[in-house]
Formats: sequence, structure tokens, C-alpha cells
Amino acid sequence: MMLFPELVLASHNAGKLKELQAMLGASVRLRSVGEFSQVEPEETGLSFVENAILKARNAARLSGLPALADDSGLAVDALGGAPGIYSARYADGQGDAANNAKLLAALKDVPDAKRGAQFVCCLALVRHADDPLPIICEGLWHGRILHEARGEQGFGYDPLFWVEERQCSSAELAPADKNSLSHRAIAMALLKQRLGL
Ligand SMILES: O=P(O)(O)OP(=O)(O)OP(=O)(O)OC[C@H]1O[C@@H](n2cnc3c(O)ncnc32)[C@H](O)[C@@H]1O
Ligand SMILES: [Mg+2]
Repeated sequence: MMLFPELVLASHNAGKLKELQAMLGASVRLRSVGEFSQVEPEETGLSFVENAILKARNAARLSGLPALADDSGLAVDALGGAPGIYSARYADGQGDAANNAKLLAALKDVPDAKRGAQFVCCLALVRHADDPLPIICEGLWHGRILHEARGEQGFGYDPLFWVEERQCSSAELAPADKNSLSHRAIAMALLKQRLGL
């Protein structure tokens, strides 16, 4: 078993911190990288895994602690997988509401049958900044993009993501439900297995 009583989460996204801490439980305390620096690293990778590793190494370097990063996003079939790794920057850094508005506009004429999408989550854990063997775990969550926003829970693209197995949007799910079904939940279950938690 690999025990990390304290991990720094290489993220400035409060929604991720809340979800990941809930999934990890009390045995691991997640500290935000925001305690160490407000500067966000440039996500220059071409894949989720490259960006996750880059963020984890940066946080480990800043904090001197083992670090966990989450690089995630939404891949929409009708857009050839976009916004993908650019999900946070889809509307040029104007935030979640602008991202969602841009996505709805891009899919304006796309019928339900072609609105398939998946949330992707890649977790990377490094024991130290130069760790040659990061632990990588991934999760996918299949759904469909709605025609308008529904629900107030969650963050990001949740109000536009239809969850077939629950017949509601991801922002209408109770937090505990999202945390048992989501891309992040799948990746975290694998990570917990790897750590023997
Ligand atoms: O890089 P950090 O600091 O962790 O925070 P971020 O918000 O920039 O995170 P990413 O670079 O991984 O970009 C993820 C994008 O995908 C969205 N996203 C990821 N997981 C999501 C989820 O569970 N529900 C809704 N949107 C999600 C999120 O809102 C961002 O726009
Ligand atoms: Mg980011």
C-alpha cells in the first residue's frame, strides 16, 4: 500500500477539489496548490495525460509534497472530439457560462442522435517533481449534449451533459451520485486501487 496522508492537488478548480476530496475520503488530505502559488502553469501538452503530468510536476515542485493533478474535459462527437484538452479555454478564457454558450451555438443544428459526447478525466500522481514513474489513471463518461442548460449542481459543462442512466443532466445529480458515476469517479476508483486504498 502506498500511503499519502497529504497530497497537493495541482488544480485551481474548486469543483475538482471538492469532488476529489469526497472520493478520497478522510485518509488522504488534499491541499490546494493555491496555498503555494496563484500562478497557473501553461497547459502546453497535446493530450490530457501530458497536461496532467505537467501540472502534477509543477505542484510538486512548488510545494515539496507529492502531487495529484486532474486534466479533464469534454469531447463532443459532432465536433471531432473538441473542445477536448481545450475545454477550459474554449471561449478564450471567459469562463464556464461562455464555454457553455459557445458549445450550444456550435451544436445549434445538430439533432439529438448526433449529440453524443464524453467527459474525460486523466489523473496523474507524482511522488516528487522529477518522479520518473507517475501513476496515471483515466476515466470516460458517456452522455449527450442538451439543447439548453439544466440544473445548478457541479461545475463547468455539467448543465449541458445529459446522463442517460439517470435521465437528468449532470448538474441535476446529487453530488454523491455524480461522484459515483463520473469520468472523475472512474479514474479515482482506479487510482485508489493502485494505491491500495
Ligand atoms: O487545470 P486546473 O487548474 O485543474 O482547472 P481547469 O478548470 O483549468 O481544468 P482543466 O484544465 O482540466 O479543464 C477542464 C475543463 O473541462 C471541464 N470539466 C472537467 N470536468 C468536468 C465535470 O466533472 N463537469 C463539468 N465540466 C467539467 C471544466 O469545467 C474545464 O472547462
Ligand atoms: Mg486548466
